Amino acid sequence: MSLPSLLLVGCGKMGGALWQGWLERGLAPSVILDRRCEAPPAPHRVVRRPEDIPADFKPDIIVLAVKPAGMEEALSSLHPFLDGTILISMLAARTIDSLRAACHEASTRIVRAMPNTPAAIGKGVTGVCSPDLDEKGRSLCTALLSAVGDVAWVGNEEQLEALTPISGCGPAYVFLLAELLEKEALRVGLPAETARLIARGTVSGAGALLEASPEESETLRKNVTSPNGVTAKALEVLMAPDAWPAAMTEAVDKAMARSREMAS
Ligand SMILES: NC(=O)c1ccc[n+]([C@@H]2O[C@H](COP(=O)([O-])OP(=O)(O)OC[C@H]3O[C@@H](n4cnc5c(N)ncnc54)[C@H](OP(=O)(O)O)[C@@H]3O)[C@@H](O)[C@H]2O)c1
Ligand code: PRO
Repeated sequence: MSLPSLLLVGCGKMGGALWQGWLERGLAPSVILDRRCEAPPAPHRVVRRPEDIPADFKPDIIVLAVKPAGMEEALSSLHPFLDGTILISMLAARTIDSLRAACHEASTRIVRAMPNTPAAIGKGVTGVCSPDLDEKGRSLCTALLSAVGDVAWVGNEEQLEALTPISGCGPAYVFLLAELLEKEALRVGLPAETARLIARGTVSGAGALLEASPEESETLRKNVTSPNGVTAKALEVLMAPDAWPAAMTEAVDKAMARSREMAS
């Protein structure tokens, strides 16, 4: 079964990652509205200005993936397409009420989602909520979002905001870990090529094991940690209460505070 037809508005880092994932999984003829992104393969097309969207194009779903500050401008230009459609907003810190206001009088069903960039390879996680959808609309959104990874429907926007610093931002924390491991590998004297190989391979291998194994992440960590061995010494540093546990709590709190600040 092909995925629904889309109007993807904004094809940057997040929109582009989603598009790549959807493209590989069979999308009904769709249109991207973006000033710069590459032209997609036929039958899909890109338009540079909203007035170039074919007037008879009736997407099943509009996906909004512009920066939060661009919400009003983007939605005001889409007015002819908003009535009766489903709008999935990927924007951080833009509430369903603010999205509805920016759609003016249109009878748009609004869905708020928080994806992440591993969607590009079908390994994303998307948190999603909407007060507007019936079963059919919810199934359509689930089909689209689950094509690029796991989907977590949550009951309200507070929960969506709570998951943003975990799964929305989370890939950045993991990539930072890979960066730091590579720097350490260089610092302890390994050649650059080896440093890159082992840092990336370790992070991606651990992720793949986590995905494949039924074990808890804590058990997988303990499996690496021989009593009184080498890993235990490293973890004594990282797991000290004022080290990673405190840093992660502060990071999540700061991200949530920034999200609230951007929303106000
Ligand atoms: N990046 C992530 O990991 C991530 C994760 C979850 C959610 N998000 C959310 O996704 C949204 C996009 O983030 P991003 O990182 O992908 O930003 P980005 O790379 O800047 O992408 C935004 C894209 O939208 C285009 N654009 C801006 N205004 C437009 C308009 N009126 N019509 C059509 N296209 C327009 C931009 O083009 P120009 O550059 O030419 O302006 C750019 O290509 C944000 O709201 C963010 O909160 C991002
Ligand atoms: N990237 C977006 C930001 O940094 C939203 C979550 C991930 O604002």
